[in-house]
Amino acid sequence: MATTPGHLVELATKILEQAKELEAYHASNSIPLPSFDETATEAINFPTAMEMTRARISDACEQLNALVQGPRLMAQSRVQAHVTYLDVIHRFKIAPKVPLGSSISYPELSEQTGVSEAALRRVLRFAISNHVFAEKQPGFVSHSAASRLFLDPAMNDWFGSFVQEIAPAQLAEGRALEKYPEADESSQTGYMIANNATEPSFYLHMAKEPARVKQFSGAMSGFAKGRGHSLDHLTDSYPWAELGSGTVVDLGGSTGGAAFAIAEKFPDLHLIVQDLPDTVAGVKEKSGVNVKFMGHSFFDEQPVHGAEVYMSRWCFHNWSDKYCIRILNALVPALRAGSRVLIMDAVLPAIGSGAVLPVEERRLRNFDINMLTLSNSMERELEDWKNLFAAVDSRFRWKGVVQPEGSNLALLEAVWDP
Ligand SMILES: C[S@@+](CC[C@H](N)C(=O)[O-])C[C@H]1O[C@@H](n2cnc3c(N)ncnc32)[C@H](O)[C@@H]1O
Repeated sequence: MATTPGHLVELATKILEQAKELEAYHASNSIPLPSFDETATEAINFPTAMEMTRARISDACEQLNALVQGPRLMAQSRVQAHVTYLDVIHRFKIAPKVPLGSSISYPELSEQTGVSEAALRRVLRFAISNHVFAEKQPGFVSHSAASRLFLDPAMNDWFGSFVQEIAPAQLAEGRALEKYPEADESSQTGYMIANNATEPSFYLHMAKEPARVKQFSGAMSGFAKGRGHSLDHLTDSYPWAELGSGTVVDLGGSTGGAAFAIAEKFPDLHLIVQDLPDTVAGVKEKSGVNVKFMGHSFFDEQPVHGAEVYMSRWCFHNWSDKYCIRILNALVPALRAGSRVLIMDAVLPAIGSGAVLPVEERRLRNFDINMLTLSNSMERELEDWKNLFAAVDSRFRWKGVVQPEGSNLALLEAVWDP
């Protein structure tokens, strides 16, 4: 980023221009302007161009703020005690205790939570300084737009998972790297150290406490519901029609969400969903839809030979390279000339490429850190994806990558070319 004279004014001007554009869009579509107020509705599903405008404003504001703050204040403000108030609000179920459209006093909240009034006031006033809750009348807590998010079950699960699973894992990651510098086994992570766990993976450890699994699954499914994870990106951004009545095997296809979406739009295709036996055991096949289920671990040799496409959506990022190479190796005996391997997963921007705004890059790299701390798995840059195929077999010919507009996941493809 150039920091020539006038740079601050340049950023501020960008913010002004884009903010005018955003306000005009709100006005012409009768959408209320953003606000911290509890009655504020979150404007979602903007057209892509307007989403870009919002992202550019956010990005320029962050840059301007960080420059004006200077390194010391900027670094300190990013490690403030957010986890404390998020945990207290979640743990003591404070959001449902605060009436919508009204307020509650600190003594009443103290009585309902059993936490001292003084401690509650300190924690909530810090939250309020971050726009989580409001105190319009001194001594009385009311909702803000952000505190209301705790009333949405999926968001509440997300906050719960963050404070219970992610934050402790992040804090223990340095110790994990001291002990296990290779960082490629799911049993050797920050999560495992933070939880004193000995199971093969964080998920198997968490599985001992169903409430934690439920919370984590709730957080994940809320996350996957957004437009960025829509299955339309998969069905509409790949030439499925060209495959005619070919066979498509979906590795780690779970309960068939992706396969059903493809089969409904391309009914001639034959889809086979493979996942761990327990996952597919209870799944019902639908009549009139060409989707079959098969219990199969993707680490074992692929039993379906000669399919047109072997796809895998949102699975490879759960594994370190060592394991992804094993998954691809297990496919090799089943491939025929022209078989395609299609992976749908995130692609991190190469450093310095400017492919996405810095604020978006930070969001993506934050996911990557979560993958590291939970399971020593990873999000990958394009070169990392290419290197994976190259490491398995030179007969994989890299075909390319498509990043559908508005999608968090890209389509990456290699062809078997013996
Ligand atoms: C993040 S989910 C992705 C599910 C689905 N492909 C989607 O797009 O929503 C990862 C999937 O990998 C499956 N999985 C984990 N280990 C596996 C293995 N060894 N063999 C096959 N599937 C596995 C899980 O059961 C889960 O369904």
